[in-house]
Amino acid sequence: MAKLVLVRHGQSLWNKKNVFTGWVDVPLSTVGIEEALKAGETLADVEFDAVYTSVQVRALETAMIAMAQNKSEKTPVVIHSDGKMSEWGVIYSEEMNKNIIPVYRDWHLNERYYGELQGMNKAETAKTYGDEQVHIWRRSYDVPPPNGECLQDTAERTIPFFKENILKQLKEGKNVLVSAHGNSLRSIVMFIEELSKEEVLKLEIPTGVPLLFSYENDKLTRE
Ligand SMILES: O=C(O)[C@@H](CO)OP(=O)(O)O
Repeated sequence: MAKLVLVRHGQSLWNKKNVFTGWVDVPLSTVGIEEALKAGETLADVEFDAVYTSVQVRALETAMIAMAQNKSEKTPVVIHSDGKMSEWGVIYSEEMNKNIIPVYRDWHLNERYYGELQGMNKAETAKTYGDEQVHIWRRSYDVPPPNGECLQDTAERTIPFFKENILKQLKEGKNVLVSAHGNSLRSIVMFIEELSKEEVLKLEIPTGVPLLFSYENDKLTRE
């Protein structure tokens, strides 16, 4: 039985300031680093075969901090796809491969692009546009924020990527860690758990808390 762990990055400096972040590349706050350390402790006994992250530093930091505590003591090595997934593969000698865990970094797992809301304070935006409108922009499936992606747009890049890469590894019996973002992970959980547009409105993924799934008979089940 293969394992899939999804973890949202620890608190970032802009999560702390309550600012829409999206594709702005903001690092972890001190609290975020502590959350990543804790996630790593929780996952210390899981023998991962591969790690996937977005290209954003908060997700990469979280993955690296967590993996540094893994009892396998393998070295996580970042592998950049340059947009060409076919170029990914075994690039080290067999001997080295035993001691490393590949960390695949790809933009398809990036946070939802928040368009014109990026850099704006969430509470102030709610004062200007109303709580309801801001909740729709933040959590609905198919209403995009101004010039940004709605969750459906995000899902159109995350789900094919998930199927072609992560699910493929799970089918081969590999254990996979995915370190990504609130909304990119919401779209993946929506797919795994077959949530409706209404159900996804209520789906919140907290920072730094690993979600564990087992993969058996072509099915992912949350533990
Ligand atoms: O600002 C963002 O990019 C996201 C994640 O932090 O915010 P929200 O939870 O409002 O979708």
